[in-house]
Amino acid sequence: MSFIRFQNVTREYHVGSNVIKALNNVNLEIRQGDFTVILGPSGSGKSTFLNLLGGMDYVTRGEIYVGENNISKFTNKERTLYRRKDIGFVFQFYNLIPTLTAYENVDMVSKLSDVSISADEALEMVGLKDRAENLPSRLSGGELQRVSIARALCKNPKLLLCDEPTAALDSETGKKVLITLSSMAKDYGHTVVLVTHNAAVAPAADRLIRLRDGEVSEIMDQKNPISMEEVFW
Ligand SMILES: Nc1ncnc2c1ncn2[C@@H]1O[C@H](COP(=O)(O)OP(=O)(O)OP(=O)(O)O)[C@@H](O)[C@H]1O
Repeated sequence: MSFIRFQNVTREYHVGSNVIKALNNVNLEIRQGDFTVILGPSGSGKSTFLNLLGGMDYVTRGEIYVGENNISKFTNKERTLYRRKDIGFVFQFYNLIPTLTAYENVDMVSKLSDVSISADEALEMVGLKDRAENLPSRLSGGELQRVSIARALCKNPKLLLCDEPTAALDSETGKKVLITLSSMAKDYGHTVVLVTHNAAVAPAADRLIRLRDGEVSEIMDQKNPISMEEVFW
């Protein structure tokens, strides 16, 4: 069953007298519990797509449904609540607080949420329980990104949105982060949307959506995606 539905979604930006169509009449669906990969070259509209889905931006035209809600009709207040409660974000940069340990970085967010899972549990899910007492300066790039995934997970979000989470990592470390993210869908039932320009992860997606020049150029379902461990790049 589809959990997310984009219906004729267009996002235009006005720059001087120019109109840039970052997304142009996009129609697509994403199922609950799937690991979905959004692939496309630079400027194809990937971040715009994720920002609209995450309630950080709003459509020029069209509708976006998430579960029962038409989020494109949300007021600012509803959009803020949606971002705070329903969405876990993972970005290229980790944005951890340098003076707090891994545990404290996660726990801080966990305490803000009423349906949270504990910081211990979230760190366990990403395989970092034994590194919990370290400050960010004592952690590797891949470990830092996994702390940021734990921080996103601890509010038990309906959706985990990841924007180029491995862009700052070497391939081996990046792969460990991707294994963690795909396990969040496969082992824990989270709906995970990963935006990337790295085509190597495509065979591991349940659904692959390609964007080009702001339009959907391909949607492909893979009944038997390979495991992320098998991905090679
Ligand atoms: N706030 C904005 N104002 C004006 N133009 C924008 C804005 N945000 C995005 N764009 C333009 O919209 C198009 C799509 O941008 P977007 O960032 O969504 O692409 P992308 O696929 O994420 O690219 P990248 O991989 O380089 O991050 C680009 O032409 C971009 O310049």
